[in-house]
Amino acid sequence: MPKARVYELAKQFGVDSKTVLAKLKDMGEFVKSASSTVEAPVVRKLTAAFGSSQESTTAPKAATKNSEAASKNSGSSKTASKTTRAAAETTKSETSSNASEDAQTRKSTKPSTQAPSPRAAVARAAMSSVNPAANKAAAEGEKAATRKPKAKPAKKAAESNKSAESTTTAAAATPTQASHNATPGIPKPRSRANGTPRPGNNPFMSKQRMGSAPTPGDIPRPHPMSRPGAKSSDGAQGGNGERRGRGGRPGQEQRGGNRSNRGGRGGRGGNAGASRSSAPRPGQNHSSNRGGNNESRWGNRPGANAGAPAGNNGSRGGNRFGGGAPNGSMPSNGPSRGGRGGRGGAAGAFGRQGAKSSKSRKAALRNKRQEFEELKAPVIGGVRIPSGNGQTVQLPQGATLSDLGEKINVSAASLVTVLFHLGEMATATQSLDAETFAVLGEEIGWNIKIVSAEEEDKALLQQFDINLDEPEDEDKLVPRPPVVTVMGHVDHGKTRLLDTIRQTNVIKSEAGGITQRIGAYQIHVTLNDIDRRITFLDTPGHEAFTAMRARGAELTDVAILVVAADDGVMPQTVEAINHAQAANVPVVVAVNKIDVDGANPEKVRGQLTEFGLVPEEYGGDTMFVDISAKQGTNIDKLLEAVLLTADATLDLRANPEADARGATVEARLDKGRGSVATVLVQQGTLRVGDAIVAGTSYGRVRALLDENGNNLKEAGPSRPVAVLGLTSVPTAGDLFLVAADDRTARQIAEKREASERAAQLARRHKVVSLENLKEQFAKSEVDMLNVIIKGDSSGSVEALEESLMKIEVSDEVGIQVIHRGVGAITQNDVNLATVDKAVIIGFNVRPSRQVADLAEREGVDVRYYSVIYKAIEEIESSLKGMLKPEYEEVVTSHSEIREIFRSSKFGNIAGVKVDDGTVKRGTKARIMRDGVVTFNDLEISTLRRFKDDVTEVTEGYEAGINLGNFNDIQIGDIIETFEMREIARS
Ligand SMILES: Nc1nc2c(ncn2[C@@H]2O[C@H](COP(=O)(O)OP(=O)(O)OP(=O)(O)O)[C@@H](O)[C@H]2O)c(=O)[nH]1
Repeated sequence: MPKARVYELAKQFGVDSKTVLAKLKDMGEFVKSASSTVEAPVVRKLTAAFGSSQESTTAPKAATKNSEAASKNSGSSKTASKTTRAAAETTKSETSSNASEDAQTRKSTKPSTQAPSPRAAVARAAMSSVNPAANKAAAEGEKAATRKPKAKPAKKAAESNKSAESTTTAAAATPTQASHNATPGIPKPRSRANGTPRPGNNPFMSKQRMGSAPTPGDIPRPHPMSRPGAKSSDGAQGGNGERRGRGGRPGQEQRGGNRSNRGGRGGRGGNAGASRSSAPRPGQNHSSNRGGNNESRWGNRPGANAGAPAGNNGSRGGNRFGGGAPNGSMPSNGPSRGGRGGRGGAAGAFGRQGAKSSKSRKAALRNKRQEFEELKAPVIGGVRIPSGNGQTVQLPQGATLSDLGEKINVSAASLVTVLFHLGEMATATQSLDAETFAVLGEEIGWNIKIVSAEEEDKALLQQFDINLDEPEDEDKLVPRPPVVTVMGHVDHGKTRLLDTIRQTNVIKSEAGGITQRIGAYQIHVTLNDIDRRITFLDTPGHEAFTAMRARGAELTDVAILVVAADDGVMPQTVEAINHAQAANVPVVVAVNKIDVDGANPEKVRGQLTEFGLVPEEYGGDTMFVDISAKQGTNIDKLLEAVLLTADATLDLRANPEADARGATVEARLDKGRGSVATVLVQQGTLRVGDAIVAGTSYGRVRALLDENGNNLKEAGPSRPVAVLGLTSVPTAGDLFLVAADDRTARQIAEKREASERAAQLARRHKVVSLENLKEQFAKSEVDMLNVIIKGDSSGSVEALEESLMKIEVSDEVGIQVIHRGVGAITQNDVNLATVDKAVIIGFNVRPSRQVADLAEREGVDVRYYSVIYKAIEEIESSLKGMLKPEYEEVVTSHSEIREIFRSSKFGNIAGVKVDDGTVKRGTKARIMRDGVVTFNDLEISTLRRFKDDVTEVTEGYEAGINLGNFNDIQIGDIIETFEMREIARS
């Protein structure tokens, strides 16, 4: 067992390590540092040296504290629980955690009379250092000592056998006791001569002694009882008594043990105080009697200490059982809680008694407690539930009745019954929505609060010391480029404008042009001879804008509203204005297509005035620029207007020195590079090597690429950059941040994933309402079309999801996207679809053969699309019950490319082996790479077996396939052939 370390001893003595080191030096002991260990004899010496000096100074404070604790219920509950925890901590580890510090401090400031003096602690320490046994007991004892010096120690001692660490926390046996109780072979702590207040005051002390009956001989570990006894010397007679009783060894001890158990309860009763005595349960009465008996016989038991301490215990109990529910002790339940607290102590007795590990006993005890409480509780729907007092209990999204039960200490089964009584049916492990919890909470007297995803995430990040709300350091803020989104009505020229801006930039930029689309790009503009930059989000349309916002990614600083001068304000123009205004984003109007005949820019100005966009020339504050995206007219003016608007209305500054944060603009899976996520840095500087987490993806930045494909070492505020190195593909709009290290990043991602899963479950399972149960069942097959979307990029998945959600069919029928993701259709997707009776939509992706087989076996409907509107059309029709396709696509073969032959005459010829089906010349084909449809709309132009042209090749044979002009094939690609077959109309 561990030896005591200097700093631990220092804590026990209530002095600093230096003082102890100095003392050791004085004593002629050579000790190097505060973390050096000290041998038991030296500990004893130290104890002798410090013990006496401490005691006198600390006593008064403690007394005050104690009485305070006793007088305030809630206050005491806090104190008590804290202490309890502290004690527990101490038991667990001998490290200098705050908790143990707390405990130590308290210990050192105990009430003078009975309070264990610091010496007691020291004695304990001494003892324990010699004598490993006393862990728990010790710890517990300590707790007890702190709160109520007497009883607890005893209890704890009883439990003590388990522990191991004891050095610092050993039960607070006063020297005397220790000496008395010490089992043979255990070096005795110094004698009580110090005048430590002791249990001796306790009229029942002798009994306690009795408790300390010799433990079976030479077992070199301190008797748990003895420990307690020791502790009790701290003034917790009861404690001693009890312990002893328990400690009681075999024979009579056994009985003692029982007693103490009872006592334990009695204690509880005691704690519970009056309430207990009035408890309707025989057991209860019993226990109170016992309490009496106990007292006389066993001294103050933990419970016995009850009185004021009961408050403490009670609160502790509340805390313990309240399971973290705020306001642990409820007035109405107060007594019973108190009881619990007492019981907490009593648990020691129980634990000890059987010599069995205390877990099962604790559980049994808990059940009994619950039973008891429920007896007193109001009856709802046939079950008794202890009613809350309107306290708030927080649950995460997707929480279940079980979760609630744990928090408010009520059995989940009872909650199920109550909910049933309220007309809702749910199982204990079924996720419920906020509304259901609200109704339930009202019924049982709790204010059940479902914490929003953002709040939950913030709290989660706070666990990792990341505070999203931390105010920026003003001094470090530097200007950053504005981030611009282009919005407007269909066909008004958004894409063309973005292209033109990009091209203009190609000419102007030294980098040599934008070579790849990463979802965002940055351009240079010279304004007043100063080189300025603007970041464009390359996804036009307000849908993209709102999708981002929905995820909390407020990326856009300025919106360019494109309005075609020949068409004027149209519905989506208005929508775009609304979105921009809702997000408080200033708007610059690009009146486009001024080159077209009949263009009427003035009309557009007039129309927009009605929507609050008043042109500057009309005295408003919105800049209008007449442009032609097609001809490149006034593009520079438009860009200037963006900068001027940003300068005039926004304070665009960010701290480049902070840890990088921002949002994911787009993400996809790249064959060679894995996950490629374009992120926009909003604050700080993102660097290669940073550990980052984006939504539920995490990883270490392997490379940063700009829109020109150049490698960057870092990316500052407003810089869009493609990030390589994430282990999975994040979702567009996911916020990203740099974590302290890889592990933190992974943990954040994993925790998010877990809560997302829970939230998803919550969304999926709808509680059935009894009122219209029948109807719901009747139509349960058709009331909701569950959909799983898998696509080749997060953008396409999002677009598809959004479009699907917009389909309106009727009140009875709806669509629910239960899962979405980027990449091939996996076994998991099929499993999910099986469970939830969902249809899988593969957008430019395919399952592997095994997965396709599984889907077929399970009867899962998997549909493949490469054009969004097709998917929408088909699903809409199917929802309307009008889907009667005349043709359906039938896959006829899969062949893997094993070799590529280059022919100057025919181009590339794929040397394949037909894996399944039959390849026929002339059939339609597509290329799949890594489960993703990479090329569609191809045709088997020539088909050969060796040198011969053939019309078909069947499964298992090799063949040479030529796809006409298409040559972009790779080894490992799968050529899938398919035919459109007419199907019978139903
Ligand atoms: N004459 C003329 N035609 C333009 C101009 N800008 C765009 N167009 C044309 O208008 C049509 C629609 O332009 P897009 O850029 O695709 O419009 P959009 O707003 O992106 O359309 P959606 O993506 O469908 O929302 C295309 O044929 C463009 O060539 C312009 O300034 N002058």
